[in-house]
Amino acid sequence: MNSDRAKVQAELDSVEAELKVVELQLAELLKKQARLTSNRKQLLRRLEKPCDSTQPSGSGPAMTKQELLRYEKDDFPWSTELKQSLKDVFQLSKFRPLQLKAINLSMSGKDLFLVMPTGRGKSLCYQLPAVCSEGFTLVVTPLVSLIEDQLMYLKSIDVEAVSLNASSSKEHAKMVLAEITDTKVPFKLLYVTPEKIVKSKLLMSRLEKAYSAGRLSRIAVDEVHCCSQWGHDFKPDYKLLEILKRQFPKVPLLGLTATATSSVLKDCQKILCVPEPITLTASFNRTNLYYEVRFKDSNSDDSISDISALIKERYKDQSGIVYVFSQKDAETVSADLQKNGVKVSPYHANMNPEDKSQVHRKWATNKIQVVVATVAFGMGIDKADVRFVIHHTISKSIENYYQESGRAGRDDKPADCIVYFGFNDIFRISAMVAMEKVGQQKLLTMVDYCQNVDRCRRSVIAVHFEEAWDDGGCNKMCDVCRHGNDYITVDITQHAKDVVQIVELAGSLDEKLTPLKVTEAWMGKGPAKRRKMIQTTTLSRLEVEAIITSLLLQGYLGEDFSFTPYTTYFYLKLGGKAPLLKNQAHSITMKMRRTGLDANTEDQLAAGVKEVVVTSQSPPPVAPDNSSTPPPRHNKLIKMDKEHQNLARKQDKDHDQTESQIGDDQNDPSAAQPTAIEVDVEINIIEKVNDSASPLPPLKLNSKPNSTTPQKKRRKPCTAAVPAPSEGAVTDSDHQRSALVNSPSQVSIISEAAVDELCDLRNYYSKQLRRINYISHEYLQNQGCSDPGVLACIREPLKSLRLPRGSTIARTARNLWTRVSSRRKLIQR
Ligand SMILES: Nc1ncnc2c1ncn2[C@H]1C[C@H](O)[C@@H](COP(=O)(O)OP(=O)(O)OP(=O)(O)O)O1
Repeated sequence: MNSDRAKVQAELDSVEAELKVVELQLAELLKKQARLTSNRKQLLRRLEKPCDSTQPSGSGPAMTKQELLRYEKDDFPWSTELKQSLKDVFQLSKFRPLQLKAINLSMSGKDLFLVMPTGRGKSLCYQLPAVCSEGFTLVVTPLVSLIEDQLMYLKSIDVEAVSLNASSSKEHAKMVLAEITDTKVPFKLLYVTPEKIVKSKLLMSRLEKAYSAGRLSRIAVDEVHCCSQWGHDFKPDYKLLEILKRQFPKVPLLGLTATATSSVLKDCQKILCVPEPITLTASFNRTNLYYEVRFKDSNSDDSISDISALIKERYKDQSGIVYVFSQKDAETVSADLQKNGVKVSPYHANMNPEDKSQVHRKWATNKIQVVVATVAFGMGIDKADVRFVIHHTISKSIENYYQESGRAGRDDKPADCIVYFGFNDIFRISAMVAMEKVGQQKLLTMVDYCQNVDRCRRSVIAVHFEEAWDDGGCNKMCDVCRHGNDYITVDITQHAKDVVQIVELAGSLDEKLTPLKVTEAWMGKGPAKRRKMIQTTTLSRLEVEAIITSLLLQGYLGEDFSFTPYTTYFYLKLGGKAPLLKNQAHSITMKMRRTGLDANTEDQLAAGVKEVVVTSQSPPPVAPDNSSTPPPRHNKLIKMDKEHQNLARKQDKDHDQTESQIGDDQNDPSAAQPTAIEVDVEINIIEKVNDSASPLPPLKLNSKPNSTTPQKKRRKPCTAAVPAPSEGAVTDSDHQRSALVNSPSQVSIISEAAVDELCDLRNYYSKQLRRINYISHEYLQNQGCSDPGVLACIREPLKSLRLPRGSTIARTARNLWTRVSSRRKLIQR
């Protein structure tokens, strides 16, 4: 009855596991469907209207495209004054794309979201209307430093502007507050931080008075993406800015950002209570910027010498920024570059304000060539002739990268944006953004940008910002486009299985593995015990890291964190898609650079030869001063082919062993799967409740289902001292009995009756262990990756391993069992 139930339960578990896999496959298909639908939408949009990279995409239910076109004209009542002020006040000859349209819309009293790349002139879109309108414009800006920059600029062109922020003196604040309602005071712009709006009731009451008097002509919310937690720079005070539209419903609001996807904008719209804003999105394509990714080798990181060489040769006497991950990195990278003869200074949030502004000033006036900075060197940096932005460490999101790298080439002349992509950096950043709502998701988009070898880098950025993209728009201004179709698609299914097995095994042993540990384990550098249980690889470190990264990106691995008061640790765990690997038909591919493959090998690949080919992703040979000759690949391929033949052979052997070991289960297809899982089972025999004897330590059984030859085959033949075996066929228990009595101590210690009892017990244990192995193996094959559950699945069968209560034989047996085990070990040596 019990065994029937167990069978049904096992079958049910297997069906449930299979269902889980099907669900995952369905989820994958749905994702693909969503992707294709969105592609189709974009393509249809492009068919409707050929894409001009400088054209905006206007939206908003209140206005059609045709109506929007009207706002590109200059026949509005304010047009003449606009033109005049553009020239006389701002000393500019013409508008940049989208500026006139945005300004006309704002002057018409429309609520507007303006998404325009950094450095393209968003500020003008509220400054010029401010100059040409009655009253004043309220500008909400996140940083005091940004406000100061703007005030300085406006002062230099004689535009009256004031500010209120936490660092304003009492007298200054009093004066500004009084001026807000004073019709005679001619200031045109009032800059405030969001916290001032949220916290100062006095300011709100003055603004209300100005609103009633019709003096509050416009509200501009700069860096509007800070409202949304989905944006890359969420600021809690921004979330409370809903008060603006609530209190001043008739004042047109202009939200400005360089980086916001439509979902972020929707969120901002809700938060700011702007019912139907018009959204103008300029193309993200900065045609003058060249995008490139270089790979950092974990073994020998020579990024510093590489960067030094670039700065001294390619960018000699040119201004640039090197972005780093941390304040410490800013100091060390800066010191290292200085040692290499580069004129640099560090910049980070922990420096005192005078030092920071001194560095900024010296850099702005070309007294320092390069600033090695954290992201603290960011908003408001408006130097036109920045010729390069190098990221020593990847950014935490594409939005961040776009904005940081966008500080290059504001003068529209060619400039380079280079990012160094290192495996370990992924996890440093991942740990840093562990608490952010969508931190991991955003980081992975950046990793995908870097790991990508087949898509134009611009297209990755454009697609990320939901811009319809035409590949012609790059004009070979990224390393991928310069390489052409120099990549191959490789099958990494078996590698994925190997890596997943390592992570799975660790889970079953209640261990957590860092990416470094997984890398080393797979490369055969872990403890010998683990090496025996896993399939190691002979791939190079770069290749191993590329595959692990790809598995993380594709969802076969996932991230797991552990927090201490001082730091956050990153571990790899099984990803949502790991169970798909149990499906024989499931395969995973990865795209890799082909540079360096010889013609023979390429032909083999083209002919569909099944070996797994992984090429190291060497830095692209774009920069003549930095191109490295990729290693010859042919030998490596042969080596890898052998590796996989060996693997196949080993699997066949394992398969045979498994079959011979599982005995009764050999007809079960899942039982015949190759496996290398070692299960350590600890069994506590339940003591009689009133047993006066002191409890004995738990008995430890070690079951190695597949890594060992079946025990009956290993034992030595019986010697003369063995009592005659019973007649008939030799059974399992016969073998055990003969082994037991073969023990040197049997005559003196074990009575015949005890031997019988012990043999029965041993049979019982054997059967149970087989069951454990079988069931745990089944679980390992079918268990959802979110729950490694090996221990849980072992616990179940163990429940039935209890020896009868009150039986004195339990203690005796345990004693004897321990002795027998140690004797057996002696014999086997
Ligand atoms: N029509 C124009 N013609 C020439 N230069 C212009 C024009 N409009 C603006 N600029 C200049 C002024 C600035 O030096 C530079 C960047 O303008 P700015 O308004 O600071 O950019 P932005 O606000 O889009 O960048 P960020 O996102 O970095 O704040 O461009």
